Amino acid sequence: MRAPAESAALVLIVEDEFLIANDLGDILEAAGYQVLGLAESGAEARAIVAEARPSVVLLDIFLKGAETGIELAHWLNQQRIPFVFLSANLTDDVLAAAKVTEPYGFLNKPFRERDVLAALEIARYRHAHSQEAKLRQQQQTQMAVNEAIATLHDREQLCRAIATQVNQFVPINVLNLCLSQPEEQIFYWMLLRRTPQGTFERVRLPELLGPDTPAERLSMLAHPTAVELGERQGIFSGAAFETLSQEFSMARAIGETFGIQSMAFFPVVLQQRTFTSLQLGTTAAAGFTADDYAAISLIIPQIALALDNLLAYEELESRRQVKATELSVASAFRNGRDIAEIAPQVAAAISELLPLDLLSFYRVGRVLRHPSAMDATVGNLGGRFQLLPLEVIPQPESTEEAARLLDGLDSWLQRPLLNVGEAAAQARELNPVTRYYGNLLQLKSSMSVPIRLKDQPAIVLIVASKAAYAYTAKDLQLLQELAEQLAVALDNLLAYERIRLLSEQLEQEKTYLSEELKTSHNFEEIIGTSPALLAVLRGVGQVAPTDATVLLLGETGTGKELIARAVHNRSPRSARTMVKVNCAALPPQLMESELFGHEKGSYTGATERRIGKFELAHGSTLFLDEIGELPLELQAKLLRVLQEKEVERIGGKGPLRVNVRIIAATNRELAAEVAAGRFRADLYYRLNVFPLELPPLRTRPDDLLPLATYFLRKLSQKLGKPFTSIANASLQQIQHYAWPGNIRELENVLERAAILSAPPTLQLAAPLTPSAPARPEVKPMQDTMRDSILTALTQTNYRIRGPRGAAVLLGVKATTLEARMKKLGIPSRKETRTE
Ligand SMILES: Nc1ncnc2c1ncn2[C@@H]1O[C@H](COP(=O)(O)OP(=O)(O)OP(=O)(O)O)[C@@H](O)[C@H]1O
Repeated sequence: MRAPAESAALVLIVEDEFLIANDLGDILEAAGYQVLGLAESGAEARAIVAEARPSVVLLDIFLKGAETGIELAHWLNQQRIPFVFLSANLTDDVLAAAKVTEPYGFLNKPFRERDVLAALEIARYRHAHSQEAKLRQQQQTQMAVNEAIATLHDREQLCRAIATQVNQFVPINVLNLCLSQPEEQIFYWMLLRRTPQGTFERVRLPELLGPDTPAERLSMLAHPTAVELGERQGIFSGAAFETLSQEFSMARAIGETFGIQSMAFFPVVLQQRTFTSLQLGTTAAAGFTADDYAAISLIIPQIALALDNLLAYEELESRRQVKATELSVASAFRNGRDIAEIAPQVAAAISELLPLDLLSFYRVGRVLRHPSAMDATVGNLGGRFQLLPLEVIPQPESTEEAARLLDGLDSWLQRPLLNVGEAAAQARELNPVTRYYGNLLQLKSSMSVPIRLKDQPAIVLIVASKAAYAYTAKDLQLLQELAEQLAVALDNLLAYERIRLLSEQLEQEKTYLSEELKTSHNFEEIIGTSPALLAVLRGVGQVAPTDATVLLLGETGTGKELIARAVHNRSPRSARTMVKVNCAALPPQLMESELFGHEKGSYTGATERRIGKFELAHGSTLFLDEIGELPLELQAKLLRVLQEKEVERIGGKGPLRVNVRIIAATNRELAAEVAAGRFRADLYYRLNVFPLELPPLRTRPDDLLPLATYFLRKLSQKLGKPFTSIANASLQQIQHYAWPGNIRELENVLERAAILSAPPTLQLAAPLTPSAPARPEVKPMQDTMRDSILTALTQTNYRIRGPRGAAVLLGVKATTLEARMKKLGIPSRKETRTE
């Protein structure tokens, strides 16, 4: 009879009588069996089994040595290896003990070849059959487990169901499921413990470790290595559990907190690349057995399936959430007008998806005075996302610090950045902005994504969280996708902002122009025919059509502004209004903003964006009056603008090109100012391209009468008083006065007189005295004398002689005074008004 097995069945013979063993060996080999070995003792048998697993064992019940055949039979049973007892003269006791071991047959010595082979056949058949039954039972169990856990889509719920199922096979006290996806930097664990009621409840880190655990240990626990997670397997009891606890802090914590004595680790292989480990713990002193392990191993594939389903569901769910977030972000953009307005809504939408304590949009190329000048930084204040006020983000202490902060921003433009754990610490080290905000708001993780507009990195979107491992590589990818979606909306927004800026500019221009129209006469009328004035007017005619810078010099009131307007009105720029700035009118910082403009928030008090006069004068003429009064620091800035033909608003995001023609005026001796170091020589030379010197009125007496007549006509109209002439004496005074305030003084004197006089003859109310001499001036002796005599005569009511006469006041004899008056043509009596 030959062995029916296709593959040679391996038989182990355990028999201490060599001759019998040998005989049996011969019989088996002749029948086609392969004899795995002849063992004389239990120990030998175990050693052979450890090398190769026999299909069946022929086992002598009465083994000599430490271990009996029955003892070895128990062990074989545990190993699920079928065996047939070899026996002779069995007592009832031995038979009963042998039966307990569930042998697959008995062979009585001495045996016949036929009986041996038949017993082996039967044993092998029965074993195969019982395996099948077992398999069927296993399949049923697996299906039941599958049903219980496969469709659960909540991590905690699923883990609880797994624990309940496992607990049915093998009682457990804790279950810990760790799952890590190293590529996506995802890691989580879920620890459950059995309650006295037999249910399972979640244990969180603080409960596991106590509140005083150092952060370092927490992070170690939160991030176990791959070995701890996926590669460790088997039962850890006694000394092995001790060793495990030393190497794996989670096991130690579980042991300490819950009195766990033994743990069993099962690697779980999922479809995605993960390190997943199911870890069970028991408080039973005996610990888990090999049978326990085998039983639970059976349902590990079902657990894997359920976890695969869970991950797929989570993936789907997160995609759905991403879509929802994209929609809310898009709607924020549809309704908002600028980034600052939109940012809080964007933050709220993203916080549905990711942990978020700060969100910031940083616009590239902005010149930042301090980091809060980012376009929009939003924080979670009292549960609501709001723009962070300046108190929350104080300014850096020095401009150097601000500059260093700016340096850090550039790294954000290069590529998306994920800063968690080690990387976050490094980022704080390297990037001052991350450090600054990190310290300020206790942020521990951040991500940043550059957004490209028209193929250029234009805006950086930054999110940050106070949690240590808040973001994963997957989250970064998600933020990137979101950022790509934002690009178009941001582009539109910026275009909208540009348009708003332009219309703001137009609005300001309109306001300025209408004020200009109200305050000044646009069409100048220049009176006078004196050669000095005519020379100036010739110059005006020559320079006006060009774009050359004109420098108007002359005492106050000589008509510099009038001439500036004349230049502008005769220039190709005349269609636009000339813009005027009085450089002496404001303190330096306000003057800087007046000239160059400022952005909202660029300095304390800059509550609105303001367009500077340079920008306003784009395409026209800028008249810089009183240029000699401009503070030195602003002179440097002005020079730069004149050279570069570009201005930059205070706190602005970059220079703006301007096309402006400059006319500057001053009543100071600019050359002397340069020599005294009060005016920059380089600026002086840049302005002094085409100088025009306005002559003082006293050097052109010929113009006095025409001017007086011109003003009389204007005043008549203005006051509604029909003056036709000026009293002779008044005329004389006008002609003999030095007019330190020049034409403006003449105009003012006549206006005062016109108010006081009754038409048609205008009468000067009082003798002319210099109201505010522009500068110490040298007058001809004759003039000084005439002025003194007229003043003394006015004060004494034209009394010449006597103690209260003018001669005493002047310190001369009465006769001398009379002779002088005659010579100078001063009348000896006060003119009376002729009506
Ligand atoms: N030739 C002129 N004909 C008519 N009016 C004149 C003439 N020159 C000056 N005026 C008038 O005199 C007044 C003072 O002139 P303007 O303001 O141009 O002087 P200014 O040199 O710019 O003075 P300041 O240096 O004080 O600014 C103005 O009302 C101006 O219209």
